[in-house]
Amino acid sequence: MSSEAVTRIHIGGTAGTEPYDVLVGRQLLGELAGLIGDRAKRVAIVHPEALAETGDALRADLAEQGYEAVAIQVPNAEEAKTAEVAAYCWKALGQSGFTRTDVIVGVGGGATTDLAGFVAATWLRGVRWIAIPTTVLAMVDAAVGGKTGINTAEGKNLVGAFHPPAGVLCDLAALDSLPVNDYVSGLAEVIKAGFIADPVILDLIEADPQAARTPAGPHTAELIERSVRVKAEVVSSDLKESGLREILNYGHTLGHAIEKNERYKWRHGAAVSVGMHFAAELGRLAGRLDDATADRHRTILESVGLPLHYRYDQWPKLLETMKVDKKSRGDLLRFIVLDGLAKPTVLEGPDPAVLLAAYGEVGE
Ligand SMILES: NC(=O)c1ccc[n+]([C@@H]2O[C@H](COP(=O)([O-])OP(=O)(O)OC[C@H]3O[C@@H](n4cnc5c(N)ncnc54)[C@H](O)[C@@H]3O)[C@@H](O)[C@H]2O)c1
Ligand SMILES: O=C(O)C(=O)C[C@@H](O)[C@H](O)[C@H](O)COP(=O)(O)O
Ligand SMILES: [Zn+2]
Repeated sequence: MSSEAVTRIHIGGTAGTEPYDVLVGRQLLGELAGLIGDRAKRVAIVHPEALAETGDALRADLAEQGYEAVAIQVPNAEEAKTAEVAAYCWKALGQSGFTRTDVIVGVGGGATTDLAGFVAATWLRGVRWIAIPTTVLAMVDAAVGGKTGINTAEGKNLVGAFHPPAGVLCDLAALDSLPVNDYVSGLAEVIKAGFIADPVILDLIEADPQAARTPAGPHTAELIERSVRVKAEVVSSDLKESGLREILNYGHTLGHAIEKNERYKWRHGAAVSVGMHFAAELGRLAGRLDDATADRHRTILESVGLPLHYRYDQWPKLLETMKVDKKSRGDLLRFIVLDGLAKPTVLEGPDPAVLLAAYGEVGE
């Protein structure tokens, strides 16, 4: 797979939604006007503070092409995923006379694309939107699949909608300006895709974990493409998470509880890394997962610099939060665990003693 070629990954339309493509490559902005289409008069570019220049350059470019283009700057990271910031975006759309044929473009990391997609889902009960993800995590996961949303004080992504984009442009050049911690955070979702479906991803990272930490690594494009393909296959058959899609939540039950406990100051990928370590120990202690695959979680996550541990004394609070995870049904706690490499399954109502023992491996 060449890092210079443009790869097109198709996402099938399900549940009455339109199909779309995820493009991975470089210099993809020429594709944007075609995705916006000629029915749109106005385009709103939602971007984080960190990408102020990119947002303004896009606005100027689209204005030159004849659109009424407005840039909406939102805070960096999770601070953008709030009801207040969504209301700020609605106000900007209202003031620019945004109609049902107009288009929102979300440019940024997963927090920005989650917000932009949510604003698109809710404005006039749904307008088209396009994702231009600029982090590893947003390229491989957040911008693909149509889950959009915001956080509340009570939990992660508690308010949202399934609203797929009209297209996703993953321009690898964007990754050059990403701080290393944010780059590595995205590797958690890449590694997740490896454990649940595509172990070649794990082999590529293990071959040179240091190289995997930078966009200049030899396998960057392949790691991103393979991870997108895993997500594409799942969301093409189960957009609304009625079954199969739950496997994409591997490591997220504890991960989301940690994010809430840290008031959303931790990066999502870091929390998911600890969550995958926990899920591996849970799988092992529940008699599902072999020791070698469970141990492999520790070694690969640690090798790229992702965290494995969290505060032991926080367990009671984390457990309370996990009880209202979106996968829970009534009082039944449900976790994604592995029956083996690339064999994800659901573990329902685990024995509380097993849960505590698994956390015993994670807590410090
Ligand atoms: N919708 C989904 O299916 C889905 C899937 C996975 C994760 N998510 C969500 O994605 C979010 C995490 O996304 P993330 O890891 O991309 O973090 P992020 O969006 O918080 O971005 C991390 C930081 O990098 C900055 N940034 C983004 N692109 C940059 C670039 N190219 N150069 C320099 N700085 C840049 C951002 O402004 C931010 O400060 C979480 O809210 C998570 O819940 C959603
Ligand atoms: O796309 C999905 O489905 C996922 O679960 C992917 C996750 O990586 C992502 O963090 C997602 O936002 C979690 O969804 P949630 O429904 O648990 O909030
Ligand atoms: Zn995630």
